[in-house]
Amino acid sequence: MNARVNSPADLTLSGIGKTFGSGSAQTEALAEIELEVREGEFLAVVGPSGCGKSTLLQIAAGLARPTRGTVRFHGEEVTQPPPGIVYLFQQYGKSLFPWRTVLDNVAFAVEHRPGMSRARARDSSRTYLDMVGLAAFAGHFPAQLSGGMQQRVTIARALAAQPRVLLMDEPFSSVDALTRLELHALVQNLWQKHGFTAVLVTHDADEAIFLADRIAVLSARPARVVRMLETGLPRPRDRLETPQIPRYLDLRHELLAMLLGHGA
Ligand SMILES: Nc1ncnc2c1ncn2[C@@H]1O[C@H](COP(=O)(O)OP(=O)(O)OP(=O)(O)O)[C@@H](O)[C@H]1O
Repeated sequence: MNARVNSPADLTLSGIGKTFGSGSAQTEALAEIELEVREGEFLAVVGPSGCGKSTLLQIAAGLARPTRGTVRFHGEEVTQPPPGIVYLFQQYGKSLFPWRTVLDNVAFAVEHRPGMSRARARDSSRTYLDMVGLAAFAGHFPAQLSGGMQQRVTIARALAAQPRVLLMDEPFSSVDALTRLELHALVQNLWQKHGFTAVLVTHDADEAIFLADRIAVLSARPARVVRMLETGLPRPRDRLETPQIPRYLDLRHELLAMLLGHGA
């Protein structure tokens, strides 16, 4: 059992409902979400396509307002993006500034802070670029990097903001399979080193099991949390060894059965 699984709540979502539009164009995305994200844990949120995962994450980040219910971050109601919560978007290409160098993209996370000069912002950004293995590419522009490298820049920028909670919306879905495995290892290492709380939205059962302490399984739209699985796998997890552990295989079977509609 991971100690983090028993930590106090960092983010609490109570009775969250979300309906888009009105009349015949109405879409009920979220039904009645109850979810506690505990301090320092790695929580994955999985569910069928279009069930409302991104909507849920945006509401948790204060980027969207729920129709019903409340989000609390350390007890304070979230009505707009609070400091301390950082959101990592799926489309890394769109979230980097093409006219800024890699270093200045990372520096953007900190340069607006009171008393922070451009030079100091750049200095601290170098440390984060180093952590994601891109120190040698500081002077490059995003278009000169591969997709996986660009996503590493967004991860460095997220870390530079020193998040207490990092919310990730399918951040690995647009990169090739091998790069995805490398990014899983990178995110696991950074999370273990920095101790932030991580929430990962994904439709990939293996990604969820490999990375998470707990997995919230959502129903089809309108989404509810139908199951909470504790992975209980030893860390650090290894890309070759961990998927062979019987517990991993049981979890994979259970999760896929639910996602394919045989158990949810
Ligand atoms: N701004 C919006 N206006 C109207 N409907 C929306 C809006 N955003 C999302 N929806 C609808 O809400 C539902 C949930 O969308 P959401 O993107 O949250 O699902 P998802 O589980 O993240 O999808 P995917 O697995 O495809 O990434 C969908 O039916 C979508 O069409």
